[in-house]
Amino acid sequence: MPENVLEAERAHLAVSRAALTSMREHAQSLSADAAGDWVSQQILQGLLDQRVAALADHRDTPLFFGRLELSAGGDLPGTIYVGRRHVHDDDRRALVIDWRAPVSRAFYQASPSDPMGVTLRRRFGYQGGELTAYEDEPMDGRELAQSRLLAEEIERPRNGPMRDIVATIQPDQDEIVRADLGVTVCVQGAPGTGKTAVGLHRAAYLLFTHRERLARNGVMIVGPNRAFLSYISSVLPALGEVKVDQTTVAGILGDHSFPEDPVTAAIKGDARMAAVLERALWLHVTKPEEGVLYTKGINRYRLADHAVREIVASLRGTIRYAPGRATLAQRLAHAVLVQMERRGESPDDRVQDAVARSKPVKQILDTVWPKLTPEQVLFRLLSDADFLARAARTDLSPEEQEAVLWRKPAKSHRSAKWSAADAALLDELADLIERTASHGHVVVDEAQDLSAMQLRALGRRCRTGSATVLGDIAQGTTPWSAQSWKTVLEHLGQPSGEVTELTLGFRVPREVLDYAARLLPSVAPDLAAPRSLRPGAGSLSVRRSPDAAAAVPDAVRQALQREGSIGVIVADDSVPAVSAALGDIPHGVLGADSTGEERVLVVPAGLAKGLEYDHVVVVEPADIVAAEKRGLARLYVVLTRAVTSLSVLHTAELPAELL
Ligand SMILES: Nc1ncnc2c1ncn2[C@@H]1O[C@H](COP(=O)(O)OP(=O)(O)OP(=O)(O)O)[C@@H](O)[C@H]1O
Repeated sequence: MPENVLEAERAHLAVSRAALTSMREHAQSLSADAAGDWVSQQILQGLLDQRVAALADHRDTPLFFGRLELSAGGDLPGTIYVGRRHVHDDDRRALVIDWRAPVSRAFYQASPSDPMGVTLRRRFGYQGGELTAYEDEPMDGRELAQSRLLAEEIERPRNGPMRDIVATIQPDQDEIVRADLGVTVCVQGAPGTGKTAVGLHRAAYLLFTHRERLARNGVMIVGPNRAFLSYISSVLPALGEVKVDQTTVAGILGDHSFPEDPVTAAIKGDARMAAVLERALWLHVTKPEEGVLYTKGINRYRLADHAVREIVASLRGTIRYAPGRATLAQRLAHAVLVQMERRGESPDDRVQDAVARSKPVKQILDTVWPKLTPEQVLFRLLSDADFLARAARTDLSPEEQEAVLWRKPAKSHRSAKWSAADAALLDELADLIERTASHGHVVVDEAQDLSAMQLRALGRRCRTGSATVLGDIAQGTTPWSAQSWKTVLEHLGQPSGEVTELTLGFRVPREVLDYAARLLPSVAPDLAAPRSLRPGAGSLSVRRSPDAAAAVPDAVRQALQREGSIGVIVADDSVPAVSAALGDIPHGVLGADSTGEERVLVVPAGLAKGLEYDHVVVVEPADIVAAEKRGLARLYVVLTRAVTSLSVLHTAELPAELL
């Protein structure tokens, strides 16, 4: 009887909850005092605190969401429960197994054609923290029916920030989530296919599976803007992972945003700039014209100019700039020491250090291998036409050089105003000067929007690790948007990364997706039309009126009668007018830094990427298209944010591609 089954499962939930509480109490009772010294005590206490926090029981999230009956014969118990984390009783018997453990894989992957030792899969439905339903999938060769619980989950209204999908990860998503740490995966996926969700779950999976290795150098998530970061910010903590750096490209490279012409920005974003910057830096190392004269008491030691030249030549191009400079000092000092020894002295390391720091050596260094900052080099490159020409050689055409040169350079590198594209150039120079530290894994979302130079900057941050690259060629809106994932992976320094595709949409209703897909032949002709899991009949309305902005309040009031969040997406310039038109309807305006917690939000088209709302009202598509060069792609992004309904309001003619 289903009621009896539910009773039994609720009993297991109660036992598991009690066990979790007791695990937490045990963790709380542990003391850091046992650690020898104060520093170790602090570290141990930090670890214990983390453990206690991780063992918190969030009453409104399901402790387990699946159960597997396994065929007899293996080492495993006959029944396992799959949940967010391991829970065991006082005898260390597993009551719930973490979804990331190898045995849990069958929960996501088992199918009638490959049961993976599973005889029955049970999914649980929850309301709040209450277990209210279950669904059985026997693996006896019969085909499985569509899961009702999955359907309910993806139909649930989307109030507030993004949720985890741990209970309903689909087999093709699970393949990506569980790819080996050593493998870089690149996912092309239409809007709403779960790329962001998959990237976040992959981070959680890797942290669980390679806890110690990643504890040292960490995992970093890179998203398109801060509004997006705040939208996704609660997913990883809900999965028990609190120590993940979630940031934007600007967060990594510095918040430089001095406006500049898109053509100039595109040249600066091009991979050819890497060679230009490398030359620009090394042009500062010049041929020594003089030797070194080192005096100690009455003794004079001389290094001939050709000897200095040889040392410089042997270092140039074999080592990064800053360590090269330090090594040059040491080599010069060593050569002086050899002379001392020849004269029968016996100088030690301290003498070598003293010579390396001495005035004559420093003088040589300052002329032939000067101390430099990235800002100094880039300032010179962008303000000195001759220097740029020498560094650019044939990599940049004369017109391109003209375009990147500042019209009115600032007085010095200190007062220079840097653009977002400059930030990536500064970072490239910084790495040529001194090696950038690498993370163990980097997840890059909306990667189609990054320039080659930005990708190189992120590539440096996973140089000794791997990456998960997520994006959609059709949603590329920057002047340098990627045309091929192979190229993206090359710029990232992960050329052997595997490109895979997610094709089934979980967000956008079919009717809306088909409408948006009319733009695809123009924005990404090579991509197949996306498919949606959700029929959503009646989800689309397109209305023309003499004043589109004036029609917004009615559309919003209508949406307010239904459940869920409402996003009014408009061309960036129209935000104030549309917000004013909403009058006394309570609403917020999404800004680059705002979290946007109100139920009704006016969303600038430029910030809509990656976000979703139950009801979306799009105002004047023609304005959104006209606002930027890749305006059609922006419109494609905007039209694919809706979970339940999309209403398009317009006064001007709709873009021809939509008709
Ligand atoms: N397996 C799943 N089970 C339940 N919901 C899912 C699943 N996969 C994705 N979703 C939901 O579908 C929606 C879209 O997911 P997500 O934002 O990750 O897609 P995306 O591919 O990054 O979209 P976009 O390209 O538009 O940014 C989210 O609400 C997500 O929770």
